Amino acid sequence: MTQTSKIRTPIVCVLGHVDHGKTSLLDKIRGSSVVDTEAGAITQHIGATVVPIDAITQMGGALSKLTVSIPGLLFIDTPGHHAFTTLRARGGSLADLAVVVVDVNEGFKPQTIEALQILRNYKTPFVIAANKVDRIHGWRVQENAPFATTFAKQNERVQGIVETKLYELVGKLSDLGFNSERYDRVRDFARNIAIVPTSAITGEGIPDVLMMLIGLAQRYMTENLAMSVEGPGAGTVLEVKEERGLGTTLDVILYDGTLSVGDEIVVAGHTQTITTKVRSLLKPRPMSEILIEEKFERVKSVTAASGIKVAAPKLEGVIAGTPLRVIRGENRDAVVEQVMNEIQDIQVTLAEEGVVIKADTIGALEALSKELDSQGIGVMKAEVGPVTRHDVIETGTIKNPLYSAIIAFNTPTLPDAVDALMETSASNVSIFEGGVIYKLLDDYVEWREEKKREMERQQFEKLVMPAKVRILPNCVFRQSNPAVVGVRILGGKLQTDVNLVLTNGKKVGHLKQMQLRSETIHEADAGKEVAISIEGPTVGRQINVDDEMYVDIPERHVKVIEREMLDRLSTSMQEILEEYTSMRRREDPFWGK
Ligand SMILES: Nc1nc2c(ncn2[C@@H]2O[C@H](COP(=O)(O)OP(=O)(O)OP(=O)(O)O)[C@@H](O)[C@H]2O)c(=O)[nH]1
Repeated sequence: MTQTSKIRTPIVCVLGHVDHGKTSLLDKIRGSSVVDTEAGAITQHIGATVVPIDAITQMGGALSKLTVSIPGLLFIDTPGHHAFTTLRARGGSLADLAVVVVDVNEGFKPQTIEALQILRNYKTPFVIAANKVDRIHGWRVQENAPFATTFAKQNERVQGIVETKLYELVGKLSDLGFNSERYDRVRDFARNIAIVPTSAITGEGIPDVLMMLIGLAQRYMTENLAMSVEGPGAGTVLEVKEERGLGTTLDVILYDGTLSVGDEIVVAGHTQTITTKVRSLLKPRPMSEILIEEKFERVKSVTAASGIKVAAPKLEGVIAGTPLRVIRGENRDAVVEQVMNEIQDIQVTLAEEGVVIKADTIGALEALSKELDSQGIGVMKAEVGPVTRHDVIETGTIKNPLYSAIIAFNTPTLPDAVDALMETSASNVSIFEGGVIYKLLDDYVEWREEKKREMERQQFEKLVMPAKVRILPNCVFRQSNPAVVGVRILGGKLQTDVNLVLTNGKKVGHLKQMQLRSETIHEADAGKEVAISIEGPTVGRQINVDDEMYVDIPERHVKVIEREMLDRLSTSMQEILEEYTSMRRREDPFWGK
C-alpha cells in the first residue's frame, strides 16, 4: 500500500436533503469495495466504514493517476447534518470532508441549502453528488462505471438533459455564493466545487466521488491530516449507548494517536470532566464471523482514524459530541483543562432579547444558533440537554411575546416542563421540537408571524378609527341628556364609545349608543344613516342640524395608525384621517407626529 504512517485517514460525512440518497450512497460505497480482498477490503468500524485507498484507485475514477499518500477514507455511517455537527473537534467539525447529495431531478431543497451553509461555516471542503442520474428517461446503465465511461455511452438527448440539470445546479450554487463546475472541468479545486453526477443505485459516478475526495484531501489538507500514530489518543464521542453486558459505552471516532485498553482517559459530562480507565475496546465482528454470538470483537489497541466502542466505568452522563483524550505521563492537568475548555467554549452569541435554545450536543447547539443568527433571530439562552421546568419558567419571564419560545433540537421535553406550561406565568410559552433545523426555524417563524398578526389585530381593535358624520334635518329625536340625532356617515367607520368634535375642532361630547332601524349596533360604515346618542351637547346650542363632526382620535392613536397600520385602513378611512389630521395640524403642525 502507498501509505505513509504520518498521514491519517480523512473523515468524511454525507449530507443532503431527505430522500435524496445519502443512505443509498453510503451503502453503495460500502458495498462496492468489499469484492476484491486483494485490494484490501473495506473494514467496518463502530459508526464508520473505512474504504482503503487501493480499493478506490482500482475503480478507475477520475484522477486515478494521482500519486496517493493517504491510506483511504473513513465514512461516518450516520448521514446528515446532525452527525456532522455532533462530531465537533478542535473548534470545528471532526469531518475533514463532506459529500453533499442532491437529487439531480429535484434540485436544491431547504436541507441542501442548510448543509451548504453549515459546511461554509465550518470551512469544510466538499463535493456535490448530483444523484439519481439513472432516473433520467432513457438512461443506459453501466453498473459501477466511472462517470466519463457511462456518459460516453448515453445518447445525445440524455447527455443534453444531464448538462442542463448540472447547469441548473451550477446556477443555484452561484446564487448561494459558490463557484462550481462538473468535476472533470474543474481546474482549481480550491476555488470551484466539483459536481459529480452519480447513481447510488447503479454505482455510476461513485468512483469519481471517491477520487475527488482523495484529491481534495491530498491537495488541500494534508497538514490537517498529519498525526502522530504513537501519541496519546484524541477523539470525539459520536454516541453514548447502553450495551448488554457492557453497561454504558461510548462510540468514539479517534482522529489522532493511539487508544489502548488500560489507558486513562478524560471525557466530558454536561459541566464537568470525567476521568476513567478503558476496560475494553470493541470493534464490529467481520461479516464472515456473523455466526459467533458476541456482537463485538475485542481489540487491545487502535490508531487513528478509526471508529471504536469504548467500555469503561463511570461513563453515564457523558454527552455526545464531546472530546475524549488519553492521559499519558505528565500531561494530565493540561488534558483535563483542554477537555474542560472544549465543553465550556460554546460558540453561541447571546442576545439580550431572544429565544431559548436547547440541543443534544454542543455542535448541534452551535449550528442551530448560527442559523437563527443568519435570520436575525436572537438567542437569549443556549444549553445542551433536555427542556426542563426551569427553562419553561425562565422563558415565561421574557417580556417580548414574540420570543417566548423554546427551540429544542433533537432533545426531549421533560414531563415536569410540560406541566409547567400549564402554569399562568408560563402559559404563553411555546416549545418547538424536532430533528431538522430548517423545519424548526420555519415552524418558529410561522408561529411568530401569526403572533405578530394577532398582536396587531388586538392593537388595531383598541384604536379609535376615523369617521365623519353630518346631522340630518328632521331627525332630532331628543334635544339633550343625551342628545339623540340621526346622522349620515360621510366617510370612515363610525364606532360607539368615542368622542366627537366639530370640523373646527370644538368638542361636542361622547357618542354612547348607535341604532340602525331600532337595533343597537356598535359600528357602521360610510354611507349608512344611523341614530346616535351623544352625552354632553344640547341640539340648538353646541350642535345643529347639518353640522359635520369627526370622531376625536387621540393623538397617540394617530401616531400608531399613521406609522404602522395605514395600509389596513380602507380608502374612505384614510381620506377622513387625512382631513382630520389636517384640521388638527392647522393649529399645531407637529400634532400626532
Ligand atoms: N433510481 C435511484 N434511486 C435512488 C438513488 N439514490 C437513492 N435512491 C432511492 O431514493 C430513496 C431515498 O434514498 P435514501 O438513500 O434513503 O435517501 P436519504 O437521503 O438517505 O434519506 P433520509 O435518510 O430519509 O434522509 C430510496 O428509495 C432509494 O432507493 C439513485 O441514485 N437512483
